[in-house]
Amino acid sequence: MAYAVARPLDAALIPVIDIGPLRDGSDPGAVAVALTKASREAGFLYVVNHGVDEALIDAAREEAMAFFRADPAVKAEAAVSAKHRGWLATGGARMADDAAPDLKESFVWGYEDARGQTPDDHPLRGANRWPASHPALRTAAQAWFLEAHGVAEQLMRGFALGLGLDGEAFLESVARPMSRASFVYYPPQPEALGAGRFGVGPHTDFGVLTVLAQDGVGGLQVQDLAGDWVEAPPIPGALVVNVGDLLARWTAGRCRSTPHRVVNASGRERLSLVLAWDPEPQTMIDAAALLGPEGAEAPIACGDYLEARFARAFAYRAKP
Ligand SMILES: O=C(O)CCC(=O)C(=O)O
Ligand SMILES: [Fe+2]
Repeated sequence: MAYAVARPLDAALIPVIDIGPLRDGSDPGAVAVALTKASREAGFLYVVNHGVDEALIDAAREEAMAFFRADPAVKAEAAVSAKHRGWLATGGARMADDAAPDLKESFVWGYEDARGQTPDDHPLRGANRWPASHPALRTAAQAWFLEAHGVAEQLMRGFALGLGLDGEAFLESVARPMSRASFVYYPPQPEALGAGRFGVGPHTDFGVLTVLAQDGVGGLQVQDLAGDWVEAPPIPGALVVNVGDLLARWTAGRCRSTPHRVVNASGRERLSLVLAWDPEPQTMIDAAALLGPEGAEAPIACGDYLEARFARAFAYRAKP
């Protein structure tokens, strides 16, 4: 028995992009070109000069780790709600209908407005489930959400510019976004489980754009165009960004949503901070309206699309 393997990182495949000139407006065009190239090829990139304070990331990691290390009975206080908020134990997610369940645990929360209110207008969003036993988790989680969300929106401007669109083309209905975030915990994975078990099994992300802060452990693997797996190890100070299925659909395939997976072969715990960016649920994902008819799939509301995908991936949501 052995772990699923991948070849070492290929910097030409997964580039490191400095988004400083996009953030400060000094050269958004050059960043847009680099983002467009990366999104067309690997669908994965690293971003540096993203502006997210490393101390904020460390604080979020620390609080998340304390939560995941707590007794399952304590974590169960925040057990996932019907609106997909809260703690999912190991085995709660399955990335393909015939796949073994993921080994990860996760804690998921969604957008809250400045008064701490969460929209409750869709099957996939409602009150967040903050664990009373870990009060500091909420502050750290919300700080990560806000910062990573800002990075995602900057990147959406860059992708729009790179496609020859107005910079705000993807940001027209984002006041109360479907975006959600998660802390994802990967226990050390015993080698004896073999090459068919994963922290998170091969999958593409459902939403528009994902922003990820890995820790130093490694284990993320990305599939290249030939179908081979490539490591996407942590790079200090960089966030990992990847195109999700909804951005691929919104751009009629000009951006590529790339399969990826996690193998935690380190013998240590691994923790990721994830932000999944999406616009408001009623936003029509309509490539033809944006870019013309070539390759465009039928328009679909963002919220409807996510609901259908979630129903398949999470056992607790399965319809009897
Ligand atoms: O933890 C990682 O590196 C990847 C997580 C991931 O793919 C996901 O949450 O969708
Ligand atoms: Fe993913």
